[in-house]
Amino acid sequence: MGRENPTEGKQEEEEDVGFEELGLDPRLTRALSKLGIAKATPIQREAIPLILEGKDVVARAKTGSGKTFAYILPMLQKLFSENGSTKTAPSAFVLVPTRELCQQVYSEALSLLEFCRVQLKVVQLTASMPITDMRTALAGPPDILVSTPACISTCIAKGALQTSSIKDSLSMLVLDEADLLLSYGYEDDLKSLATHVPRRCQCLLMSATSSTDVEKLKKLVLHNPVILTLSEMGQSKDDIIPKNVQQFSISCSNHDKLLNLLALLKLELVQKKVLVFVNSIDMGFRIRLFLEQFGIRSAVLNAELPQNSRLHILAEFNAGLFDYLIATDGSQTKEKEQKQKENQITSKKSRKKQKQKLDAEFGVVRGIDFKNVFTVINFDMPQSSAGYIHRIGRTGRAFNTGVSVSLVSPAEEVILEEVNSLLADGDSEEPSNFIAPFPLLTKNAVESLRYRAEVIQTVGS
Ligand SMILES: Nc1ncnc2c1ncn2[C@@H]1O[C@H](COP(=O)(O)OP(=O)(O)OP(=O)(O)O)[C@@H](O)[C@H]1O
Repeated sequence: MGRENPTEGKQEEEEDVGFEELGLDPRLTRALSKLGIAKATPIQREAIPLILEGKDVVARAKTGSGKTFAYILPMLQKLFSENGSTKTAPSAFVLVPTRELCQQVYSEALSLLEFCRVQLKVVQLTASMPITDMRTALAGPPDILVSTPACISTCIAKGALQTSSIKDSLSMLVLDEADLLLSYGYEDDLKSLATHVPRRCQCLLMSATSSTDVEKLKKLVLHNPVILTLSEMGQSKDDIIPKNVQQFSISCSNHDKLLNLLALLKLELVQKKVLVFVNSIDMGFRIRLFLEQFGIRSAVLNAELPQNSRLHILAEFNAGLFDYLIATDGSQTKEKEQKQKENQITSKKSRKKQKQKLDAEFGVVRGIDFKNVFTVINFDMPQSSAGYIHRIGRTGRAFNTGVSVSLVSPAEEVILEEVNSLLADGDSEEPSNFIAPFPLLTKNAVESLRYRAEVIQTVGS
């Protein structure tokens, strides 16, 4: 709540700023250079000094712009100098919408700490953990707790976290992917937590877009925040479009999509690693089986897989053990598929079983940092232009470049047009900001694979 102190409209200047210039502790700058990170991204340049000063900050910066380090680095620095001997709860909470993001933030914090050689304890908790494990993890207590809002509510309800301890100990609260937290159904959890957050606690809100949900959260937990909206983020559509992703499309029938995908991968017309997005879980499995017939090894990622499998697949993909990952973009289909499946199930018992199958804390598109993805393929077009932006944002992250290829059926041309008009409305006239026909895939190349692919499809179906 409280008066805003906006510094809106900052431009993304292409200047190189090293982390030491931002006032970061040499242990952290050393750790960053060991991780191969030398210069700060624009959001890091702006946010780190303000957070070190103790300001509440709302940081809106496009997907892949390095928001995680923008808050973790100053958070660690502050905790380096904290005397935690009397605290009875974690000093910092980082709240994210999904388990995958918990794991990601947790790993980034650990990777820095490993090189800093500082004894800070970071734990991650998700709602599926047994309460005894939660109690064990919170004993100590840790310095940083990375979790989802629902899990914090569970910890409080089951007595693993005392509200009086939160009031005494919490000095920093981060709401990451803030534009998603409410849509994941965490509003009540956050409202309830806000009543226990002490007035002196520094609150940070990180988000890729501005929305009414972000405004709600801002009012709920922040005090007189500095609002960083780099390059007029949130005011111009151009700001949310990843500029270093070259975007292409291929128009084809639904029937020919598998064939086109095969041609792209088999003829190596796109660079690895490749992330393929589909709208349904079944199609994800189908593509994997299809590619397998051609000796292309891939994995699927979707809300039906158990959490451990998902984390394992992500870890293996990030470690480079395979190059092709087929992800069902849960944000748009999760509810639809859940409803469809529920409709098919008549008995109460089986409905309960099915409900447990799709995981509410699952999210593939938003926030997940798939390492070294060069190409994003939309096998199915997403259902909105916002979904499109988030998908292609899985490549071209930080200072890297990437490519996206969308397979567009006649029925999906509407979405392609929507995305194109979004891109055309942006301020930038850079050619990379428009979707061009994919130049490398000739009709001959596709036809050369058709016979074999059709045999396999017939045999497979
Ligand atoms: N200064 C930097 N230089 C090079 N790479 C960086 C830098 N900062 C972060 N990265 C890397 O860039 C990638 C994207 O960062 P991060 O996940 O924090 O982006 P984000 O803004 O949170 O994106 P999203 O909104 O999609 O969650 C990560 O792999 C991270 O390690």
